[in-house]
Amino acid sequence: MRTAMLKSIRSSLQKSSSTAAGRRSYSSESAPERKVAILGAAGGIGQPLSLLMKLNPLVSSLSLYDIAGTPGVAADVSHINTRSEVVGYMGDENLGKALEGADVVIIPAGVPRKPGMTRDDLFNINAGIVKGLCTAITKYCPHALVNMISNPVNSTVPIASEVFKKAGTYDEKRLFGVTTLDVVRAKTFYAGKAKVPVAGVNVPVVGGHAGITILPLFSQATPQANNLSDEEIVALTKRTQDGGTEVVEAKAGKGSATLSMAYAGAIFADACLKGLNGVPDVVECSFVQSNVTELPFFASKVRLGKNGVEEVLGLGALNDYEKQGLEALLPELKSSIEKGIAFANKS
Ligand SMILES: NC(=O)c1ccc[n+]([C@@H]2O[C@H](COP(=O)([O-])OP(=O)(O)OC[C@H]3O[C@@H](n4cnc5c(N)ncnc54)[C@H](O)[C@@H]3O)[C@@H](O)[C@H]2O)c1
Ligand SMILES: O=C(O)C[C@H](O)C(=O)O
Repeated sequence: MRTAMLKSIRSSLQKSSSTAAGRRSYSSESAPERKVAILGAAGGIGQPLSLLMKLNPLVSSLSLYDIAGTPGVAADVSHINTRSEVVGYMGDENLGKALEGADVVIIPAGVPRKPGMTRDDLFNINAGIVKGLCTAITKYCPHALVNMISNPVNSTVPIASEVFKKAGTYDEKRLFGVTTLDVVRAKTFYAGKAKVPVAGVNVPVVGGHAGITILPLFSQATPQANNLSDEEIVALTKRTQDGGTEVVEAKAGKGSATLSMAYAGAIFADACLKGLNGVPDVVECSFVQSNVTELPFFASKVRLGKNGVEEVLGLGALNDYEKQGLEALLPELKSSIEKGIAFANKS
C-alpha cells in the first residue's frame, strides 16, 4: 500500500515536471469522485497533510478547514497540478461548507504536547475542539469516514462516538483513531535493528496511542529477524512507545511530530479511500470499536471496505512478553476511554 502511494506520488511529480502535464489526463481521473476534508489544515500536521492529500489521485475535492490561515494554505496547495480542486474554509461559520459531502474527514485540529507533558494533558483543550467538530460532522456529513488524529486519541475517539450516538448518526464502521504513526515507527526502528530493507517490513501495533498502551507485536513482524535478542525487542518496544516523546523533546517546545504524522495520516486516509473504492484486502492498524478485548475500543489490524471497517482482525498469537504488555495496558486504556465517554456526556 505504502509502495503504491509512493508510486502515485512519484508519478504525479513526474507528470508535473513535463511541460505537457497540464493537458494530460491521469488514469486516476476515472476513479470515483471523493471529497476529503482536513480540519486543522493550517497546523503543523495539517499543512504537509494537505500537500500529501493533494498528491493523492484518489481525491477529487480537497477541503481545507481551520480557524485561521486556510486561505493561504489552500491557495498555495491549489497550484499543484494534480486532480483535486482545493478550497480553503476559515472560521466556524464556514465549517458546514467545508464538511458538506465529505467522504473522509481527517481531524488534526488541536494543541500538541510540549516537553514534560503527556498526551492526556491535552485533554482539557482538545476534548472540546473535537466535540465541536464532531457535532458539525453529524449535521453536514454524517456518513463520512472520520480519521481522528487529535490527541489524546484514546479519549478523542470515544468522545466522537458519543457525539455521534447522541445525534443518532453513529456507525462504528466509520470512526477511526489514526495509530498509523506507531506502525510507521515500529517498521523503521525494527528494520534498522534487524538490518533488513525497511520497504518490505511489516509490524502490527495494537492497543491504543499513548505510552504503554502502544503495543508493537514484533513476534509477528515480517520478515522475521532471528538476529534480535529479547533485550533488543524490549528496547524496540520502548522506543516505539516513546517515539512521540522522542520527537517532542527534540523539538524542544516547538510541538510534536508533524511531518511523519502527515505521512502516516496520508497513508491511512489513502487506505480508507481505497476501501471506499472497493479495492480488496486493504488492511491497516487503527483504534476502532472492537470486541478483540473487553474494552469497547482497541487498535488492531482492520480490513477496510466500501463502508469503512469491513472486519476487525484479531490479535493473532502473542508471546509471553506481548501478553504481559497487553495485560499492563488495559487499565490505562480503559480509564482514557471512560474519561472521553464521561466528557462527551457531561453536557
Ligand atoms: N495520532 C497521532 O499519531 C498524532 C501524531 C502527532 C500529533 N497528533 C496530535 O495532532 C494534533 C495537532 O498537532 P499539530 O502539531 O498539527 O498542532 P498545531 O498546533 O501545529 O496545529 C493544530 C491546528 O488546529 C487548529 N485548530 C484549533 N482549533 C480548531 C478548531 N476548533 N477547528 C479547526 N482547527 C482548529 C489550529 O488553528 C492549528 O492550525 C495534536 O493534538 C497532536 O497531539 C497526533
Ligand atoms: O507524541 C505526541 O504528543 C504526538 C503524537 O501522538 C506522536 O505519537 O508523535
